[in-house]
Amino acid sequence: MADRHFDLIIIGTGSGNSLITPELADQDIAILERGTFGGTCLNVGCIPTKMYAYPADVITSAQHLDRLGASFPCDPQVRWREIRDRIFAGRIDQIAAGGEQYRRQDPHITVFDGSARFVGPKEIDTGTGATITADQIVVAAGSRVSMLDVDGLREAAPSLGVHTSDSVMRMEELPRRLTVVGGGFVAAEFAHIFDAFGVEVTWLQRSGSLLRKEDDLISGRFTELAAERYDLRLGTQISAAERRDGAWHLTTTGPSGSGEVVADAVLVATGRVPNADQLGLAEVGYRMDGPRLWVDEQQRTSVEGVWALGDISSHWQLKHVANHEARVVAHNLAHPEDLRSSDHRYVPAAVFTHPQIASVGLTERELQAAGRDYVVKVQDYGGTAYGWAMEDQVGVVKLLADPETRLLLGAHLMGYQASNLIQPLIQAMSLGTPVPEMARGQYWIHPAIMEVVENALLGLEL
Ligand SMILES: Cc1cc2nc3c(=O)[nH]c(=O)nc-3n(C[C@H](O)[C@H](O)[C@H](O)COP(=O)(O)OP(=O)(O)OC[C@H]3O[C@@H](n4cnc5c(N)ncnc54)[C@H](O)[C@@H]3O)c2cc1C
Ligand SMILES: NC(=O)c1ccc[n+]([C@@H]2O[C@H](COP(=O)([O-])OP(=O)(O)OC[C@H]3O[C@@H](n4cnc5c(N)ncnc54)[C@H](O)[C@@H]3O)[C@@H](O)[C@H]2O)c1
Repeated sequence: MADRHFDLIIIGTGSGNSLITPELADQDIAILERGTFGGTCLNVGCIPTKMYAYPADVITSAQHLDRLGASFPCDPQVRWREIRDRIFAGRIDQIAAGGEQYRRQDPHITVFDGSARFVGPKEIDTGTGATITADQIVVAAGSRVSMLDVDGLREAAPSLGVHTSDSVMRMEELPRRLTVVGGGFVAAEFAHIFDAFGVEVTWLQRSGSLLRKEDDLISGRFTELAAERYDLRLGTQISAAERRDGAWHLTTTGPSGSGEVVADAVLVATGRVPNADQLGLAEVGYRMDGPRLWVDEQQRTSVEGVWALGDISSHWQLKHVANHEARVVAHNLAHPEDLRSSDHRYVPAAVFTHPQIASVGLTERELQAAGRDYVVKVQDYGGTAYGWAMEDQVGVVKLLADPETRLLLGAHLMGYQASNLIQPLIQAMSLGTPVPEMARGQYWIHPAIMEVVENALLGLEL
């Protein structure tokens, strides 16, 4: 017998916290949170990483000034603690605390600060001594960092210099030497940040290229640039790790046999696993989708009245996807007679590394594997007037389109402001605008860098 029944239980205060729209505000609601209010994006994810990436971008841009006939004659002096405290004490921590206080003072809301676990399909042990039930439950419990199967690196140990994205942004001091492990989004953003801040970065990737899920052109060009900038070791894995004389001695196996990397700190960035296992969902009969909680298009789980959203049930692991799904769930909770579906047709992503990378839709590799007909255009930033102003040598836009429908199938960008330049392409795909209409149905400001997108569209032979 449960201790208390609610109208609605929300597990997780990341995207789950935004569910309580005015339509639901009068319900008797329980919020369950085992960590910091606001979840991953606010506290240890998207927002603080971009607040570090911005100064790193400014430093990196200044270092490219030489190409333009100017230079700053001194190295950047990075005041790490000042940056860290501006980001966390000055902004993030205040937002998290304010959000928590706002919920706690609401008479309709009860907050349980424990680690929740299902003990029945709709019965939850809150981890605080109370067991609760509800008419409706939303599981928004996110994901966690996955660690390495190597002694010494199985668990994060920030005081010993073993970091994940959860701790690395709050370090007391910048390490002199940092080894970054993994070749995905997190590794690419932090390698850029720490290298720009003057840390010696060694980057270990077990396969032959970085950002492998990107289109091959982007992944290949980014890997080449990274090999020039970092001590990048491809095809390399850590087989043993030992902390000796205040440093990590990492034994590696790679293309030329075994080696050693010595580092003051290690950042493990080898992916994230959904927290579904820790909630005991499979044990009480929920349908799973591999390690994720299964949901249908309306974000319903296999148990009636139980919904899920974000990283726990989505393979995208992106905040804008979690936010979109939260809006769908908020509507569906209040309007059971008019259920909406999530729109996962054209999910974009951007990597805030240097150069920036952004993509939406299918890669050429995926089109080939599916046997689809397509036309392709690769347009360098350097072929446009603003690209000349920048003396740009790396920026590129690759577009893929369907010759029959004349609709875009994929867009893959690397370069200055790629995360913004991609937006009209996302819009065209989402709204079904054919390429010729998009290219010639509007003005493009001359000579803005956006002309690289216009030229790429015009170059598609449709
Ligand atoms: C370093 C980093 C940078 C990122 N940058 C970007 C970016 O630039 N753009 C982007 O789109 N995405 C980015 N992401 C991904 C993005 O942060 C996530 O996709 C998003 O935050 C997921 O939201 P969520 O609500 O599903 O989960 P979360 O925000 O993780 O919320 C889940 C909450 O549930 C709580 N919880 C978990 N288990 C339990 C339990 N058993 N009991 C009670 N509470 C529990 C957790 O403490 C947490 O607060 C980044 C991620 C990382 C790690
Ligand atoms: N800008 C953004 O949108 C952004 C930024 C950061 C993170 N994220 C999200 O967070 C999630 C996690 O990011 P991530 O970079 O940790 O994961 P990821 O899945 O992008 O990359 C993981 C990397 O680790 C490697 N790897 C996995 N297991 C390994 C092992 N045992 N040994 C060595 N290498 C191993 C993989 O080959 C891959 O290169 C991503 O899915 C991403 O969507 C998004």
